Amino acid sequence: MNIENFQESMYQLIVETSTNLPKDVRRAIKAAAERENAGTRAAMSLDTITNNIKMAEDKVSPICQDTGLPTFKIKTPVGANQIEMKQAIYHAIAQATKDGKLRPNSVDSLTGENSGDNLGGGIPVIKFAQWEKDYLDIRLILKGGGCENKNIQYSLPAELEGLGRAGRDLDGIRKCILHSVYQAQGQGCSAGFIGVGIGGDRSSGYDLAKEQLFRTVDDVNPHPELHNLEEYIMENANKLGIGTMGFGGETTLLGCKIGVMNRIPASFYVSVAYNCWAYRRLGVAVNPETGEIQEWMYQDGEKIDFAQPAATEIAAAVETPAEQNVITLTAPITEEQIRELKVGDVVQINGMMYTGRDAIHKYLSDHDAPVDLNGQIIYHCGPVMLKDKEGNWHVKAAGPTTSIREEPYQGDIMKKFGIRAVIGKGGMGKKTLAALQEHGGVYLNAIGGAAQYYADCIKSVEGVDLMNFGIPEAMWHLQVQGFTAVVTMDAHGNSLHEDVEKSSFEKLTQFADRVYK
Ligand SMILES: O=C(O)C[C@H](O)C(=O)O
Ligand code: SF4
Repeated sequence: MNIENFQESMYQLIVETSTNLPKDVRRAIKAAAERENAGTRAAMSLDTITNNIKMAEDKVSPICQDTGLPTFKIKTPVGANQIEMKQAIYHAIAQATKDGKLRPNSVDSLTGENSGDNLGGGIPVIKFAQWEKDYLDIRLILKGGGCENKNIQYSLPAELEGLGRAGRDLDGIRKCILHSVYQAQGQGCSAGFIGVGIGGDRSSGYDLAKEQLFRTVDDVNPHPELHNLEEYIMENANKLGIGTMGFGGETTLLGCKIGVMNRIPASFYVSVAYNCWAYRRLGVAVNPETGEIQEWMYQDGEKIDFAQPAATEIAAAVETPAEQNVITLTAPITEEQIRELKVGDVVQINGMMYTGRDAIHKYLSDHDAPVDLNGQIIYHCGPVMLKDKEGNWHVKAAGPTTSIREEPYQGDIMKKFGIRAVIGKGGMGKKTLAALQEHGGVYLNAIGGAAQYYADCIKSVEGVDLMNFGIPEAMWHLQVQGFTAVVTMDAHGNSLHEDVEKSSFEKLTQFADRVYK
């Protein structure tokens, strides 16, 4: 094999997967956008998402800042040298990271140290299998952490909240899958795609679930019963009303693929792999002699460009100032200003904000802040950053991360430092809501995955602290312009997330009755 060519082919696969959503995924997102009524929060969010997809493609920059855990699945003709292929993939991953196409995402689980090049400690995951064909089939998925955290595995029989007993039969499986969509709420950047694995053990069940994510969104399950179940789930999960980002709406699920394998008598697992709308998976057929790409996969059918009128029409409807109450915020923000905001308000931020995610929240709970945070805004974000030759930092991708992980710290930190607003996605819990009310704070929801859209709002990087935590976890000082987000938790005890969770739970209970005999 010509290994230089192979490395270049892998580089292309990585960059394309990170920056250009496949055609089948685009079609599913377009269909979702068409189902929402213009002017709703769901339509506005989908508009941001489709704009972001277009921007990422045009700039050849990451669709979402979270590279996830890059996973390659490779089928090789008998005799192919797996060792040299692995090395070439490692080089291609390191190069793509250096070029700002991937975020350095490989973190030592014990020390917390970021390797900086996406390598080390078992990362990336590369799985080989042999087959009888004469070419290499190489697929890559970049599945982010927020949606990965919403994967769930059921062991049947089980008692499911809202649905009652799920037994060891097709109807029990049906209940598990509906429940999996409900429990994800908006935290995995809905609308999402699910892969379901029935049977196996705890690890092979999840493998089977993830394998389903390599199917094409519009394929037809050859197994008639599973085909029927997939259709049932698509129709009914979308009645839960969780909607884009958990803001409520018509589309909660964009795809459902179910696979089955045998189990052993004592075990009955249903494993669900949840993937966000930023469903970055591609594949290539590679010539085993030349190392060159012969064909790209998932590229059949119509390509939705998202520069088309559908998206811009919605934008026009949403951006009509008369219809929307848009409030401009610039830090330092006063308590009075914050107490005027209420759930549903759209805010536009100009001026400074500071990133802070997992490591920073833990750090701030028992240290002083490196900067004065009084009246300031914290952005739950781990960006992709590149340093130029002059030593200046540039933001390459910067969408929000899942906020609920900061729940144990958030309220206390806001009070301790006088922080007035936090931006993230997926919402936060009761402890934070109480703190917002007591202290005078708001939670602002940004659109998860819209990393190019928000990177564009960041006009300069003014500084950085705590770089020892690594690029995604450091505290970046960002100057922004027109950074738009929605108030989803206010200082009056209101939470849109709580409301959507309650209403979707009521809807879930309507599916408790047996459907499959
Ligand atoms: O790590 C991130 O930047 C985001 C993560 O994928 C998340 O959804 O929380
Ligand atoms: S931020 Fe959202 S879109 Fe990005 S990887 Fe996480 S779950 Fe997916």
